[in-house]
Amino acid sequence: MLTKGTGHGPWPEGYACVVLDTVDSTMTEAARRAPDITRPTWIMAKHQTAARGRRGRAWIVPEGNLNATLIFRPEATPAEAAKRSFLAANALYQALSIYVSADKLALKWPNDVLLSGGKVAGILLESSGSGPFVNWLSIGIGVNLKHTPEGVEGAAFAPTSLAAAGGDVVSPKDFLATLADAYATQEAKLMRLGFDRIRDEWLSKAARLGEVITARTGREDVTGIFDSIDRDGNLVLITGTGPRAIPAADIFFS
Ligand SMILES: O=C(O)CCCC[C@@H]1SC[C@@H]2NC(=O)N[C@@H]21
Repeated sequence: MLTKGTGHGPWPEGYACVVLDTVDSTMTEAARRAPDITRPTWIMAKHQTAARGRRGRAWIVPEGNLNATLIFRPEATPAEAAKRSFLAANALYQALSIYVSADKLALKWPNDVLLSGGKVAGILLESSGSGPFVNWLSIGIGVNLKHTPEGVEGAAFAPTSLAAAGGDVVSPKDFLATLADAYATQEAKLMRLGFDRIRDEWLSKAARLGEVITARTGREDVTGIFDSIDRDGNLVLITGTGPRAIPAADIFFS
C-alpha cells in the first residue's frame, strides 16, 4: 500500500535520485546525463529556468512545486515507451490521493491530472535512439503543489494546485518520494500483467468517460463520445461516422 514518502528515502529498489538546485530544465539535464545512466534515476530541481511542456509550450514553475524527470532505459520500442505516460498518470493519481481526497482527482487523456477540474500536473515524454529500441526515455513531471502558476495562456484547463484545492502541505522532495514509489509499482505491474491492466486502471480514473468531448488535433476538431483508449494508447471516440482512434490531440470538454 502506498504511504507518504519522505525525501530522506529509501528510494525504490534499483532507483537513484539526484536533487539539484537550479537547472535549465530537468529534461535537458536528463538528456545531458543520459550516456552515464546505469539505473533508473529521478532528477529533481528546486528551480528550472527554461522548463518546457507539451507541444513546445513553456511550463511555469513557481518555487515549491515539483519539477522532476525520471530517465531510464526501458528496452522498448518508441511505441511501447510512449505508453509510459499512462503509468506516470496512474502513479500521479495515486500519489496525489495521499494528500487530497481522491474524488477530486481525474485523469485527462493523454497525460494530465485534474484536481477539482483544474490542471494540477502535467507529463512530458522524450526519448532518443535510432534502432528498434529507444536508447533512453525521460518522463518529465510537473506538479503544482504549493502554487498555482500565473500567466498560463490559452490552456484548455486552468491550472490549479494542491494547496488551492485544500490538499495537505507537502515538500517537493517528500512528494517525489511518494511518486517514485507509486511509479515503481506501475513498472512492476506492467512487467507482470501487461499494458491492459495499466490501461484499465487509467480508464477507471478517466474524466468524462462515456461523455461527449472534443479532440483538437491541429488539423481538425473531432467531437464524439469518449469510449476508451486502445491498446496503443490512442483516444477512441464514437463519432457520427463511427469510431475514431486519435493518436495526438488536445482535449476539450463540452
Ligand atoms: O505540458 C505539460 O503538461 C507537461 C509539463 C511537464 C513539465 C515538467 S516539469 C519537470 C520537467 N522539466 C521540464 O522542462 N518539463 C517537465
